Order: sequence, then structure tokens, then C-alpha cells
Amino acid sequence: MSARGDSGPQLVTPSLLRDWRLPAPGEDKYSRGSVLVVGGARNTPGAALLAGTAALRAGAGKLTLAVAESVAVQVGVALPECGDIGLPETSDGSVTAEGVDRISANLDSADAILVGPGLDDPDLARELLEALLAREEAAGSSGDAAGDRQAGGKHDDGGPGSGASGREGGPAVVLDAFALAALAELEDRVGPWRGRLILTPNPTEAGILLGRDPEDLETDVAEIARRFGAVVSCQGLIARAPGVGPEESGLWKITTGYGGLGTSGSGDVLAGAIAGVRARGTTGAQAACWGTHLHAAAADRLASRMGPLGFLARELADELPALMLELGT
Ligand SMILES: NC(=O)C1=CN([C@@H]2O[C@H](COP(=O)(O)OP(=O)(O)OC[C@H]3O[C@@H](n4cnc5c(N)ncnc54)[C@H](O)[C@@H]3O)[C@@H](O)[C@H]2O)[C@@H](O)CC1
Ligand SMILES: Nc1ncnc2c1ncn2[C@@H]1O[C@H](COP(=O)(O)OP(=O)(O)O)[C@@H](O)[C@H]1O
Repeated sequence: MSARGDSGPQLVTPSLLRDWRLPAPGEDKYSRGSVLVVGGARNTPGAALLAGTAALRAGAGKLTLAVAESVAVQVGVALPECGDIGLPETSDGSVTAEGVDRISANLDSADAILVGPGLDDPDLARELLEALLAREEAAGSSGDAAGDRQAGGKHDDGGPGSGASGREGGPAVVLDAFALAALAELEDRVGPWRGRLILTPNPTEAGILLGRDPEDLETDVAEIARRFGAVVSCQGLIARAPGVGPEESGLWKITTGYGGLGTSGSGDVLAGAIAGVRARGTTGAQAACWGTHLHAAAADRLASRMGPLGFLARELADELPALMLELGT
């Protein structure tokens, strides 16, 4: 099914989502997938909490938050449903790349890894991504499990009606916030993640990925997807790169949401919701379309109850289960 006709992007309507059903809940938390969030500097632990909460509200079965060690205990208490891991940090509380060893087992077992919410240092974020990519490159060259997954993995990222599972190609990698600025500097090293990368830039971050100011967002989001071999969700537009799915490319647009979504922490909730849906076994495009719709529909719902401004990002996450129920999944 072509996602983009001559008239532009395919609209993500409730009826399209009903035809593009989420995986059945399965028997236990393991069948609903696990999410690892890497972020949460000492000054911004809330971003990791918001993202993790959204992942669970979107139905993910297990959650681990890897955050600066000075705030890890508090994060674990604030969200008792998560496992938490303390990462090495600078004297300012910024997470450093040395922590990758501490999350090695989680990187191997997670279905979706979300990097970025609450990272606060551009240089350290780049070093963290470099360390994660180096680990992938080493796994690929030694032919171990992770490398086999990449080599043999299938990235059948079909559109509505596709029964493709997103798990077979290895863990999805969702990047947000400072991890996006870091990725812009690592374009030539992104190979191991191509086909399982999801990017959630706001328009500022889209400009950083493009290396110029955005002009026409439909064209620009598709360009970012193509350059990074990714699915991209930006301001209600979702693009899938050629080669990520069985079709050339795809472009979708959500029909819900408005400027009230621009509230502190909203982007963290969006990234977490997409990671949560992806971990359940969807494809990248399905996760991005579903997560972006749910995030925006949650804002519409809150606005109708509370008014157009003043709702909190964490309240967006709380709306997700009922919205999924209404869509029959
Ligand atoms: N409750 C919380 O703890 C919250 C934490 N947040 C976190 O705060 C951090 C900043 O997010 P904002 O949306 O305020 O980002 P900004 O509006 O400061 O910047 C937008 C983007 O520009 C890039 N950027 C910013 N400064 C840069 C620099 N010096 N060098 C290179 N690139 C740079 C990054 O990609 C960043 O995401 C993120 O980690 C985000 O997750 C926010 O999401 C708000 C809520
Ligand atoms: N007018 C709008 N239409 C659709 N989505 C919007 C609109 N304004 C904001 N959003 C969504 O809200 C998100 C806000 O995220 P962001 O600005 O990154 O928040 P934060 O960094 O504080 O978490 C955007 O990424 C976008 O998905």
C-alpha cells in the first residue's frame, strides 16, 4: 500500500490505525517487550521519567532507566515500576560514555533503546552515541548475537495491513533531544543502526539534522529519513526512508494535535510512547504513526477537559491507555 499519493502524505486517521492494529497483548510482560531509556542528567532526570512512563503507558512490558548515578535512586523511587541503573557522570551531573559497560546486558536484551531524554551536554552525548555505535561495530565484526541480528535481520517495515514484526532486526534505536544533535555529527557512522532507527526531532532539532533551517517540513522530514536510514516523526509528520520497508518510502501526517503540545517534557513523552509501541513488536513506521497520533490525541483530550494550555506532559502519558482502547487494541 503506497503511503503517499500524488496529493501528499497519507493521513493517519483512527480508521487507518484500526486497520494497522497493534500486536496482541500476549501472555506476560516479556511478550510486550522491554524498553531501555538512556538519559537523565542530574539537572534533568524528569525527562527520563516522562519518557519511561510514556513507554509503559503505551503498553511496553518492562522498563529500565539508565540515568546519572547521583539521581538513580530518586528516579527509581519516583517510578517504582522501572528498573534503574546509575551511570557515571561529570562533576556537573552530565552522563558520560563510560557508562555503556554498565548497560551492556540491557542493550543486548532490550527491544527498544531510547537515548536522549535528559542528556544535557552535546559533547558527552556524541561520545555516548560513539560508544554505542562502536559496540555495534565490534559485535558486527565478531559475528556475535547482536551482529547476527543485524546481518540477518529483516526490516520489513510495512504500512497498514502489514503483519511484519519489528523485533527480528535487533533492538530499535530511538533518538531524541541532545542525541539528535550528536547524530548529526555522526552521519557517516550510522550504518549499524540503519533500518531500525527512529528519530523524534522537534523543528529546531530537524534543522540541526539537516544542517540548515527547515523550509518545507514534508520534504525536510523525508530528507532526514533518507539520510539516516530512519523513520522520523517531526511535528505530526512521519517519514520512512527508502529501504527501511518493502516500499520505496512513506510519508504520513497525523490529523490530531495542535500547538498546546509544545509544553515542557512533551517531546520526552512522544519519544517514550513511540519506543513503547515499538518494543511491543510493531514496525518503526507503525510505532511512529501510532505514538505520534496517541501523543497528539492525548493533548486534544486534555484540552477539551482542562483548556488548551496548562496541562502537563506527564498527563499526556496518562491518556494513552484509554486512547488505545478506543482504537480497539
Ligand atoms: N523534565 C525534564 O527534565 C525536562 C528535560 N528536558 C530535557 O532538557 C534537554 C534540553 O531539551 P530542550 O528541548 O530544552 O532543548 P533546547 O531547546 O535547549 O535545544 C534543542 C535542541 O538543540 C540541540 N542543542 C541545544 N544546545 C546545544 C548545544 N550547545 N550544542 C549542540 N546542540 C545543542 C539539542 O539537540 C537539543 O535537543 C533535553 O535533554 C530534554 O530531554 C526537556 O525535555 C524539558 C523537560
Ligand atoms: N503545532 C503542533 N502540531 C503537532 N505537534 C506539535 C505541535 N507543537 C508541538 N508539537 C509536538 O510536541 C513536541 C514538543 O516537543 P519538544 O519541543 O521537543 O518538547 P520538550 O523538549 O520540552 O520535551 C514536538 O516534538 C511535536 O511532536
